[in-house]
Amino acid sequence: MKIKEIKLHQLLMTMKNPFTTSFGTQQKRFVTIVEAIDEDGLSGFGECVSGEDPLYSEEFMDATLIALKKYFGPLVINKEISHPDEVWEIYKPFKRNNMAKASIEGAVWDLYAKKKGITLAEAMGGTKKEVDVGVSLGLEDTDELLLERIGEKVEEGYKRIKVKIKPGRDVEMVRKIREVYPEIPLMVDANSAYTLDDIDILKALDEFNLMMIEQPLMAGDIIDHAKLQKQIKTPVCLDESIDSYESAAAAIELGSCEIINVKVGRVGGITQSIKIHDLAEKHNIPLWCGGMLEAGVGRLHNVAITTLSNFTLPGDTASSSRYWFEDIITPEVVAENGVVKVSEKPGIGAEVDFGKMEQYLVKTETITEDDTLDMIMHN
Ligand SMILES: O=C(O)CCC(=O)C1=CC=C[C@@H](O)[C@@H]1C(=O)O
Ligand SMILES: [Mg+2]
Repeated sequence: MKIKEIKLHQLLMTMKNPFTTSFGTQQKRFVTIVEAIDEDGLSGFGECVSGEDPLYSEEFMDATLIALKKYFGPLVINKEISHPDEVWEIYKPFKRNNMAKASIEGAVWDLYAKKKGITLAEAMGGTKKEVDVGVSLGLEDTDELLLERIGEKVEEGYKRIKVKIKPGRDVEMVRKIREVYPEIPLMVDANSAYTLDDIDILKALDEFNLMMIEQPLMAGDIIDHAKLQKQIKTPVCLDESIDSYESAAAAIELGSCEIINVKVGRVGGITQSIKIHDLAEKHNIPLWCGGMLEAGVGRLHNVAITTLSNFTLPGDTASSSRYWFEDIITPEVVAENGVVKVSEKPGIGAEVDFGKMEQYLVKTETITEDDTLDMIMHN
């Protein structure tokens, strides 16, 4: 296949509720939907998951858009691509910018699956027909409010509850949750808010039978996480520290975690996610698919990757309606009793609904063959 044109549909969406982590609160989400159009006029879709500001990782949407227009779009236009794995090879000399790379690569995977008449899940080698999902809850102003939110989600049947923690909102907050819900599958995510100086707090969390503690220490770190894992019973799950196949391999070798949260955008795309999947499976490290507050396109990509065999823990792929008054796909993603059925339609398995998207659209920019690679260095 040959990509002739790439459209960057830039949306400004507002979530139903604000989402608070240890690094901040957000309700608005800048979402870029990447549409890759081939020589037959067929479209594949990807979603860019960069944050608005470089707080979760170094990537942010303004910079990502420049990277897409200047490098990653022109690099694939008019190239003969026989399999989406080739996109990673094309991008290889260009360092990081993983979420930018993954958004175009994801669109190429969708296009590839649609051209073959298979589902995106099948194109990746996934076999599950349905996937288990959990829900990620932000910090609330009071523990009572958080308990209310948890109650709603338990009632809706989500298979695990993840709550955000930060210094001052940790041990006692989790104790209160456990008093009310002693048995629910519960985990915490610190988004890098602690250091090894906080070892007593992290050890104290062992008492609550948590499924895991996600990214307690600095983003990128694997050394201190390895030291931590030796001192606590709760499995450490790495999120921000796993930004490549190589970092996953190093973390597994050092014993820095017992679980990995795979976010396709964070690791540079589907090809890299599958490589990490296969490695983790070999080492008995279970995976789950983390969310980035995606709109429908990214959500469906997440459902597809979760069909791979070693995604054995419930992911963040909650219902569209958990985030949005109206999602941009038809039909929306619906979790019933914590289970999402994988669509049998080709590609991502739902229509990108341009009518619905219109209400959020800020602008669409098109990359064509007239946009050549804009580089100072050449080789
Ligand atoms: O529901 C989701 O999409 C997951 C939400 C979530 O936990 C996160 C979204 C975006 C950045 C982070 O705060 C984060 C995470 O750390 O997993
Ligand atoms: Mg996380």
